[in-house]
Amino acid sequence: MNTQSPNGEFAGSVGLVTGAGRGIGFAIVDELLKYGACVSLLDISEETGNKAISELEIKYKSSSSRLLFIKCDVTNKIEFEDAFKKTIEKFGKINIVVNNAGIMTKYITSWELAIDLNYKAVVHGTILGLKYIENKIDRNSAVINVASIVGLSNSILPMYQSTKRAVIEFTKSIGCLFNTKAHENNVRVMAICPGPTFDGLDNNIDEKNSLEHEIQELITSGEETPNPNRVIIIQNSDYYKAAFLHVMKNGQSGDIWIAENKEPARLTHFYTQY
Ligand SMILES: NC(=O)C1=CN([C@@H]2O[C@H](COP(=O)(O)OP(=O)(O)OC[C@H]3O[C@@H](n4cnc5c(N)ncnc54)[C@H](O)[C@@H]3O)[C@@H](O)[C@H]2O)C=CC1
Ligand SMILES: CCCCC/C=C\C=C\C(=O)C/C=C\C/C=C\CCCC(=O)O
Repeated sequence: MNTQSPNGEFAGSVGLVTGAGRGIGFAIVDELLKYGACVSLLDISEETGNKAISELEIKYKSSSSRLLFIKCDVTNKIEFEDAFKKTIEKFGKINIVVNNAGIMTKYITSWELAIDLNYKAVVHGTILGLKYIENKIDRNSAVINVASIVGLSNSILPMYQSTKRAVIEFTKSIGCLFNTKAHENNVRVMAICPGPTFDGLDNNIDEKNSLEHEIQELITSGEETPNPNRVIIIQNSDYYKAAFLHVMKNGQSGDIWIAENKEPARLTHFYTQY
């Protein structure tokens, strides 16, 4: 049975990934499996989750013993904590939590869902991570919160931007040295801010160009003095995978990383400006 990858950097690790049925969440699960971890995929959609599981079972041949799908709405606090318990029941522990599930909303559409899913569920997932991850120094243990470059910029998406900015501020603060010392917490809490990341667009150049154009407009509309050199390129989730791996290996608690424009992950630096 193929339960270990050849080099297995994550062999012995157990990951729990939210919104894992497709997109960035699915890519993270793929990466964790590739390097030997056991993984729980949480998704609100049973159909999406089952499709993901089938695809991964084919790719990793008989790796079903390393995979668990849990239908879970992460905005439901009881369901979310149950998913942690089910994961520990199956795999014995959890040491990597990826709070990825989120929705992109324009203007103020679905504003309450944006707060509940993009922010409150990430806070809850972090609290559960700190509760259930064994509190010892282990470079493979971490809570990773998926934010967005929009959370760092002056875009014009009131709900999406503010919830992502909130995730960034929460992660910086809960992961900072003061809090990790005060609360004797050895688990790293970090965030990664992806730029636009979509699979399957390389063969659909018109759609890709039109999305890039729309995004470029968003960027310039949000800036008082737009930076003429700011260009956003749509990347595929392989670039996010590389960033995830880099952050897992090199990241420090409280770090906020950027993964955009097909570039290697880079650390964000914050300066006090008032
Ligand atoms: N795709 C992109 O360009 C970027 C995405 N992000 C962030 O990355 C994360 C993932 O984005 P995508 O891969 O694009 O998302 P997606 O929309 O492709 O997939 C999201 C998954 O989450 C699931 N989901 C939705 N609500 C849920 C809930 N209440 N509980 C559990 N699962 C739920 C969906 O069923 C779906 O399978 C989000 O937080 C998004 O804001 C950030 C920057 C760029
Ligand atoms: C305009 C519609 C974009 C649809 C994209 C769907 C989901 C995207 C989620 C993101 O988090 C997208 C990330 C970045 C692109 C959007 C704006 C970039 C603004 C960045 C800047 O001001 O520098």
